[in-house]
Amino acid sequence: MPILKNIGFLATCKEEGGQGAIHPIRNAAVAWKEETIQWAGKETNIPDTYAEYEPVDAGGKMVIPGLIDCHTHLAFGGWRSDEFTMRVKGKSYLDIAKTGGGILSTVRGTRNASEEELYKKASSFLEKMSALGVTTVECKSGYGLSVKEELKILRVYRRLSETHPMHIVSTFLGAHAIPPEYEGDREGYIDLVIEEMIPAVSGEDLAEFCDVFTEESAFSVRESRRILFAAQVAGLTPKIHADQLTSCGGGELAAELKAASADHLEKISDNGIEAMADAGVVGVMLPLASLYTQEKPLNCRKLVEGGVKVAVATDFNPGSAPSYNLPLAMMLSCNQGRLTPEEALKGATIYAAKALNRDHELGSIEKGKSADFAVINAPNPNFWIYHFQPNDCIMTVSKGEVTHSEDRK
Ligand SMILES: N=CN[C@@H](CCC(=O)O)C(=O)O
Ligand SMILES: [Zn+2]
Repeated sequence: MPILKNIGFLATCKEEGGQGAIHPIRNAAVAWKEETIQWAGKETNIPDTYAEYEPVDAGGKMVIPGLIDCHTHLAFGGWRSDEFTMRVKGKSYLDIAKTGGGILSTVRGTRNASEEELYKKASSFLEKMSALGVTTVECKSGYGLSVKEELKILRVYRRLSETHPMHIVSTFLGAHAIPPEYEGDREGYIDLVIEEMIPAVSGEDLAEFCDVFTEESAFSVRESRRILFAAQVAGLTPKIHADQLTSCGGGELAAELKAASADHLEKISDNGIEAMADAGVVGVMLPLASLYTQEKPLNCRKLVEGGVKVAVATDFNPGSAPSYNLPLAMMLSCNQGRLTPEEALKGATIYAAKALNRDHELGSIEKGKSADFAVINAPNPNFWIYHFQPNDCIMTVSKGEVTHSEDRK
């Protein structure tokens, strides 16, 4: 059984105390047995029980809970680098979608890929995410848009969760776009989602959450409510891509349905913020998406001051956010979203766990929680995020196993 010693700064990230309270312990140690944390505290106070534990030296560095990326579209076929150039030259995300690009382009690429190809590609992303200190990844479907293809993507996630020492949380996103074969028959597609996809997904227990892209150009509030209500009845918890491009009431709907999270929120209304705060819905900032689509970023301060807990995620996908770098998203959530580094850290740990209804087992360094942490080559969160470097993660421990380790003198 290992004990990590010589930790200069342990950011425990316990939930209480608000967005910026990371509850640090200086000169700390953490002991774990198999997948579970046994003890965390000051090194001078290590109980005798852990005297026989095998010491691992943290080199005086910072230790944080394993990072949680609570919003990704991890499995997809192809890429969309052509759209990147088009957007740089002034075409909007919606203009590109209207001419057959955007989500539907990735639907073609994903339908053309085998389950094995999707598995291998997604698996290589997970390895690189793990090297950045990430130990939990939420993964959405939504590039299949037929019963067979949506199940194919969700089965990739199931296999990843069985083969990788990371926590994989699956979300069904059949209502991401209307597929070409249902053009002109949106009611028909929504019926397919409700009557065939949701029962199939819940029947095979392939997802915990159901997400909808609630947007003028995607699914209306009325349509989203219908879909999410059916999902709730089938045992899936709602999540919403809300108020990204237009203020259309996605935040309010998330509150009404007691969704686990409402994500994006660049155009959230004041009423939406109030409703989310009252209902305890976590707001998820996705700064890479606003950066790549050249949209005004979400001002997280308004949410924090309005009583909403804010999580930070990458939104990793081949179109609007083609990077899985969660520390980069955290840095942007500070520079563009006005979170402090400590607030961003809480947003990528315990509040991200909350957005996945996993805060009882993930997201903080406390006795009884999953042994997930990252050793970071920085003295504290402020210096880490301020002096942003390609990768400051020296070691990642996920479910008690070392999944990444790098010798740095
Ligand atoms: N907004 C909708 N869905 C994704 C984008 C997916 C894509 O562009 O392929 C998002 O979260 O940004
Ligand atoms: Zn997304």
